[in-house]
Amino acid sequence: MGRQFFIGGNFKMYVTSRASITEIIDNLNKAKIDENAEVVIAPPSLYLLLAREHLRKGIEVAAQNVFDKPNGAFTGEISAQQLKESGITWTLVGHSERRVILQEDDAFVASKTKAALDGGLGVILCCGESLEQREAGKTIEVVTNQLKAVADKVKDWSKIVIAYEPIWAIGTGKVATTEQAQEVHAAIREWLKKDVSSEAAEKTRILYGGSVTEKNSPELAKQADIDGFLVGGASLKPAFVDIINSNSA
Ligand SMILES: O=C(CO)COP(=O)(O)O
Repeated sequence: MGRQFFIGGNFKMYVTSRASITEIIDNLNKAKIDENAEVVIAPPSLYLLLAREHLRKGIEVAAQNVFDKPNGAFTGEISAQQLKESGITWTLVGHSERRVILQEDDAFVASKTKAALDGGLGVILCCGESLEQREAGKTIEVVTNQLKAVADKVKDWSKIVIAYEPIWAIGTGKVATTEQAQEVHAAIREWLKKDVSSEAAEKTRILYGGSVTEKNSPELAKQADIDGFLVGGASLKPAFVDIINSNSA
């Protein structure tokens, strides 16, 4: 029943021990997960292998970041090839914490997306506006410009999942209203149709991220253009399973 829902858990740098990541994984391994839910977790890079080795089949592992070159003298970076070879099948790209704190610009995000896809990974491509940009009425413009930078370099969007994450809603407890989220998701779909292809508009999953919890997820999941969630803080808690299953709630 229902459409295929996609739920990502972004553990950010919250998890600080093998014991705590193991506890989260054990919890997911014994959870009853809706058959229409595709689940991907993104632990800190130090725990990617531990997660891949202990997680049950059917739940995929994502890196939180990837570099845009396949190999070479790039201290501290990890390539798509290295991830793929280690059983890591997805990566986040363009998270606002990297755009803002690490100053990654649209061109670099686009270059990483291309490198990740070329290296055989699926990409959870994050976009979203700041509070100032929203208040200035620039939300759709900002978000589509972020995506356009990728579309200039990447034609095949079949392995891209878009995550709309308004910066003002991340980690703040201020979730976007269902109307606010649906409006931007619909605009993203419209943009996909115009600038990428009708097929991409039809098939690309568009996730919402920003203070998603098991309490607000069922309402958000009902919106026509919300195809899943990218969950931060709440993905570390047992109730993450309720969020995963919220499309069938
Ligand atoms: O940034 C996010 C997921 O990538 C959202 O984080 P929170 O769910 O903690 O607000």
